[in-house]
Amino acid sequence: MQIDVVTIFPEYLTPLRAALLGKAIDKGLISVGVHDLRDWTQDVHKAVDDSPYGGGPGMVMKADIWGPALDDVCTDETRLIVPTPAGRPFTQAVAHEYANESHLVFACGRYEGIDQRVVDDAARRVRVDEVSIGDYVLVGGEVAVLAIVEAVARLLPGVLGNPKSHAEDSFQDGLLEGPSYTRPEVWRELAVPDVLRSGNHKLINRWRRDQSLVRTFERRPDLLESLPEDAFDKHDRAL
Ligand SMILES: COc1ccc2nc(C(=O)O)sc2c1
Repeated sequence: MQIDVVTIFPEYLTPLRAALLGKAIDKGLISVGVHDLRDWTQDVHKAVDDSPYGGGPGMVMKADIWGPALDDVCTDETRLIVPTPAGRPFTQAVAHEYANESHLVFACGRYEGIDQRVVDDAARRVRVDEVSIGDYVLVGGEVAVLAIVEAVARLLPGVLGNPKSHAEDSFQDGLLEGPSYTRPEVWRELAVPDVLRSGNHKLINRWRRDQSLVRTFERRPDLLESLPEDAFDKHDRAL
């Protein structure tokens, strides 16, 4: 998978080359290009923004800078992703969609965002997604890109050491993951639940499912409501 990021803060994307993602890049599973938007400016001040039509606070990023940048970076295969507070929610399901793509390009907005005509024009040639990573507002798209790239890259074959890790992911079965424990058996008078030391894997799996259902009910009841009826067995319903 080829990932390209266009930003006015290239240094913000340095973490993409660390740890898990760094290994994936070293293995050739992912190649990452980070591009400084100012490389497409023509003026001595390298201006990338201007005042908003209609007035209002802040500045808007210029279409006549973003357009040529995306013309150069995007290909016919590109899925262009524009993080924005006004975007559709980025979810685990969307991460799986993106993991099947060959070329992701991220356009990182700053200030009050990017002139809408950039997205409208790009959509004439490539698939464009405006997405948000949560119901809060960041200062720019770079942090969202780091989150999205990590969520996507870990799904790629060969990136995670143990491919079975995905099966226990939160959201993988539509539920939140339950609690995890490791040695020591007792820590500050807090003991590991006995069932996890029983060796009875049928009981352990049942306990873990129960913990996941209870945690989801308590913290994210909306996730339960969105699951189909057949997602729950009779034991689940008895909880
Ligand atoms: C101006 O660019 C921005 C600003 C805030 C912001 N917040 C996001 C979010 O997903 O919460 S993406 C994003 C992009």
